[in-house]
Parts: sequence; C-alpha cells; structure tokens
Amino acid sequence: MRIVGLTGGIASGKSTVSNLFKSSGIPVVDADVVARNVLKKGSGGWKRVVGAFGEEILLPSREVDRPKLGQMVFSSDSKRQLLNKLMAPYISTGIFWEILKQWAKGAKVIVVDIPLLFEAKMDKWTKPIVVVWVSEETQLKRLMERDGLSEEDARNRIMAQMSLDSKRSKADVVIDNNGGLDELNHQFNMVLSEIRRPLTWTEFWRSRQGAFSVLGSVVLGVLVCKRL
Ligand SMILES: CC(C)(COP(=O)(O)OP(=O)(O)OC[C@H]1O[C@@H](n2cnc3c(N)ncnc32)[C@H](O)[C@@H]1O)[C@@H](O)C(=O)NCCC(=O)NCCS
Ligand SMILES: Nc1ncnc2c1ncn2[C@@H]1O[C@H](COP(=O)(O)OP(=O)(O)OP(=O)(O)O)[C@@H](O)[C@H]1O
Repeated sequence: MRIVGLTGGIASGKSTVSNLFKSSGIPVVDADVVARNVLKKGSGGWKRVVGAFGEEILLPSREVDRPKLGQMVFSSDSKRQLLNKLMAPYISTGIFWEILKQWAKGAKVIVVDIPLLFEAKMDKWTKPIVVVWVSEETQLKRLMERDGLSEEDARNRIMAQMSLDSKRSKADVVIDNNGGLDELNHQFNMVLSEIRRPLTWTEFWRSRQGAFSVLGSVVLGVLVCKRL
C-alpha cells in the first residue's frame, strides 16, 4: 500500500486538495477529523484534556468549547505543548486504525492529511509527501476570511506551526496554491498521475493483496513440501 502524506500550513488548502483526492476515488484519512473524535464528550482524550485544562473549557452540553480551547492554546506555547502531549497518543492510534481499515478494504493508495506531519514526526511513515504551499500573505488572508479571525489571532495560529517554507523544503511534491482553483486543479491532475503510478515491490508487499500473496505462497509451499 502506498501511504501518501498530505500536509501544509493552516488554511494553505489541504482540505481543498483532500476533496479533490476523494472526488478522484482515493480514500483520505483526515487527522483533523480523528482529533475531533478524540475530544468527543466522555472519550479517553476528553477526560485527559478536561483533567488538565479544567471544566472552564466545557460548554453547558459538556462538549469541549473548541474556539475557547483554541484561543488558549494558540496564544500560549506551553498550553499548546501540553495539549499536543495529551492528545498525541490518541491521534496517532486513531490514524493507525483508519489506515488499517483502508488496508482491510484492499486500498492500494491512500492519502493521510496531517497538518502536523513534520512537527509530529510522522513523515517517516508516508511516501511521497505532498506539501500544499502558499505565501504567508495568502495564508493570512485566507485564514482570516475563512475563520473570521483577527490578524493577531490568525498570526498566532500560523506561528504555532513549522514555517511553510521549511515544509516545502522537505516535500517530495509541492503544490503551489497561491493561484486560483483552476490552477490548483491543473497541478492536482499532475500530482494524481504521479500518485497513481504502479506500486513499487515494497508498496505491493504492504498491501492486502501482497500480504495474501505471501500467505498463499507459504501455504502452497507447505503443501508441496508435505507431498515430497
Ligand atoms: C485547539 C483545537 C481544539 C481548536 O479547534 P478548532 O475547531 O478551532 O480548529 P481545528 O481542529 O479545525 O484545526 C484547524 C487547524 O489548526 C491547526 N492546528 C490544530 N491543532 C494544532 C496544534 N496543536 N498546533 C499547531 N496547529 C494546530 C491545523 O492546521 C488544523 O488544520 C483543535 O485544533 C485541537 O484539538 N488541536 C489539537 C489536536 C491537533 O494537534 N490537531 C492537529 C491534527 S495533527
Ligand atoms: N486556490 C484557491 N483559491 C481561492 N481560495 C482557496 C484556494 N484554495 C483554498 N482556498 C480557500 O482557502 C481557505 C483554506 O483552505 P482549506 O480549508 O482547504 O485549508 P486547510 O489547509 O485544510 O486548512 P486547516 O489547516 O485549517 O484545516 C478555504 O476557505 C478555501 O476555500
């Protein structure tokens, strides 16, 4: 199985690119969705986070007040590091299960959309790594517009991540998303053909088909040996 890493910065366009992959029939594991499930009321992650940050981060429904928690962690490095530490094991386990589900379904190529792929050192599990890059100016503008944030809040969120230029330097494939959606589509089609190229042998052995081939060969080998 080929596990493509999709990353970038906040509001650089990862979800937009993820949706293009999904429309092309490629399954996507979304780390933000996994992280949201980790914070659902009553879950193990919720208990740890509420234990550390206190009940003031809860809404009357006892769900986490995400904008409030966001405000706290994106304006304090130590609080953000604490949240990352508490949630990381749940998020990585959640991502692992989602990948396993796709493996069991027989997917040959999957995309994992992880905003903090490099920061969380998960990059070694994915190949190739696609970085959706935009200039700081575009990033700030799109983030403020999409989330209705002040410039200060938007800058705090951008500063909480590794710079997009550093991420670009670690990428196997870069999508420059400064232009419009037509331009993005054009680049995406090139990335898609790269990602759909035949699996390498290593990728094949990692797929469900590869594992069954190994199992089949072993069973056949044993049966042949028994007859000798
Ligand atoms: C702080 C929280 C509650 C804010 O929730 P909110 O709904 O406002 O934002 P959302 O979850 O949609 O995240 C939006 C974007 O913020 C960025 N971001 C989220 N968490 C972090 C973080 N800890 N450090 C840096 N950037 C982050 C990502 O680019 C993400 O795509 C939430 O982001 C969270 O639980 N973060 C910790 C979990 C995490 O690390 N998520 C990233 C997945 S790898
Ligand atoms: N090429 C583009 N032209 C114009 N707007 C775009 C383009 N690509 C993305 N956008 C817009 O920019 C905003 C951010 O994009 P998107 O939500 O895909 O980013 P993201 O990287 O997934 O963000 P996050 O890290 O917060 O999940 C959205 O409002 C989206 O519609």
